[in-house]
Amino acid sequence: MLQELTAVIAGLGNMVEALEALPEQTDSDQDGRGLLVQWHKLFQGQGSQEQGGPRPPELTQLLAGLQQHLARLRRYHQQSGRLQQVLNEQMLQAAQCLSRLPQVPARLQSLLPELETPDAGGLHHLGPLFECYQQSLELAMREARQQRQFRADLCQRLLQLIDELDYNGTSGEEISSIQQRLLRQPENTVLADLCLRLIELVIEGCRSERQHSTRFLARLNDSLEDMQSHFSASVIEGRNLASDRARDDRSLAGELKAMGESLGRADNSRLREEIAERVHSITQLLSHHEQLQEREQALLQRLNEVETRLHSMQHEAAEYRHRLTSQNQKLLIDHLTQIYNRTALNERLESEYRRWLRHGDPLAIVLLDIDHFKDINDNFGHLAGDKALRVIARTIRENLRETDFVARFGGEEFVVLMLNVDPGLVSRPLEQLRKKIESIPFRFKDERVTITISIGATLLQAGDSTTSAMERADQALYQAKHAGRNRLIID
Ligand SMILES: Nc1nc2c(ncn2[C@@H]2O[C@H](COP(=O)(O)OP(=O)(O)OP(=O)(O)O)[C@@H](O)[C@H]2O)c(=O)[nH]1
Repeated sequence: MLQELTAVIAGLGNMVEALEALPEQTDSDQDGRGLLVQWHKLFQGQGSQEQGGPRPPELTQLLAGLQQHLARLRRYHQQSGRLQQVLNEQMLQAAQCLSRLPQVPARLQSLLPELETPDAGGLHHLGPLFECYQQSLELAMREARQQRQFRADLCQRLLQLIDELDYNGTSGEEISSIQQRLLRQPENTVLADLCLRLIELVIEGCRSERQHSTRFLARLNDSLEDMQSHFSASVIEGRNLASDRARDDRSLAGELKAMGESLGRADNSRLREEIAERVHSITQLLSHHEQLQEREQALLQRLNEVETRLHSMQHEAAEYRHRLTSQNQKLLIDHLTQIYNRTALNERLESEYRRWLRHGDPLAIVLLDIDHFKDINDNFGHLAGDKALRVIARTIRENLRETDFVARFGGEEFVVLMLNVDPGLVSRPLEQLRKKIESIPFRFKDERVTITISIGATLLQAGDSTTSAMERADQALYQAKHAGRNRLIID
């Protein structure tokens, strides 16, 4: 797909260059009275210094439109390139995981050709999914007492992955039903089967995304081909017109100059004859000029058609950009809560850490974990649990500074990066947030429910790495839980 987009951009680039090579419009042509103005100047003996033929305003507008369009397509091209790079790396991981499987089942085997052209969104989920699938097969070989915890961890991991999937329609419904079943921690064989079904759904999603992109590029190419042929004909016609008009202008100038000279000689009867001859030539030139104007009209009409095509291409390209942006977003946004996900957190933590090393502005890492969340799921169902997660994520987002970074770390745990905080005042907004969440009037199955969170926070200190700082925040959270929950501990 990237190659096709490269060809589209090259085609547009050629058109823009051809347009730029066309002669500039002279001031006197702007109101369509160029010839009359030239006559006037010549008659007064000034002569015309202006060079080149006309470039109608429509053509100038078209050039600007094409240039804008080209710049935009180049930007999409770059975005696609970046996206593809990420996907390719993830595909490599997926392939490695796959090679570790004891044997590749037939159902999976039939899907493998899909992985050979990793250019659609969604494939990045396959690596972790394959890993889970491999682990679900391993489960069968473990001892019964190990199995329970291992299965719970695996279900949790799969649930996190599902949060990152953003599918609509029937696939979306099937994914939520798989989510419900995972929350109940199914038997080993069912777990492997659910995992395999998720892999199929992701690959099906990629297939439809790929088809959509191919259709878009085919339409874009058709439009471009159409425009190219219209445009070439217009450019040739424009050049012919320009040279015809230049020739007419030269003849008119000659006629008018000769009239001026005759007037200077001022022999009356001879003069009348000469003027009659010149007027005849000028009349002929004028009628030729009218024909040129008609051709010019036709050219303008063709250019208008090209412009209309350009607009429709612009529209299609905007739709494509929208898809690309939302694919990029999907990689970083948690589907359930619509705040940043763990991938986004890892990226941001790295960049904020580097900034902290360079400038030393105080940076706090905060872990927030909902207390006894399992009870909410068990007593009121997982949909109630999901709703609580959404409300709490929104509350965290809305009650901290706009510049603070809020992400769902997984399950019922959130991470906040507080940038440029006053070290003495870290606890104030976090205490306020804790109380705010405690006061949310949740109501499930007609029962008023209070939900609380425990918070562990730390400020980056000299000698810290991201891992050591995260571990300290985790320790603080652990202490908050052990000290009775619903509290903040800053280490
Ligand atoms: N509804 C819902 N539940 C989830 C989701 N992700 C994880 N969970 C549940 O969150 C619960 C987390 O439970 P625990 O890790 O035992 O923690 P807890 O019950 O909050 O207890 P403490 O943290 O010790 O206060 C598990 O029951 C998970 O199934 C999700 O996306 N939606």
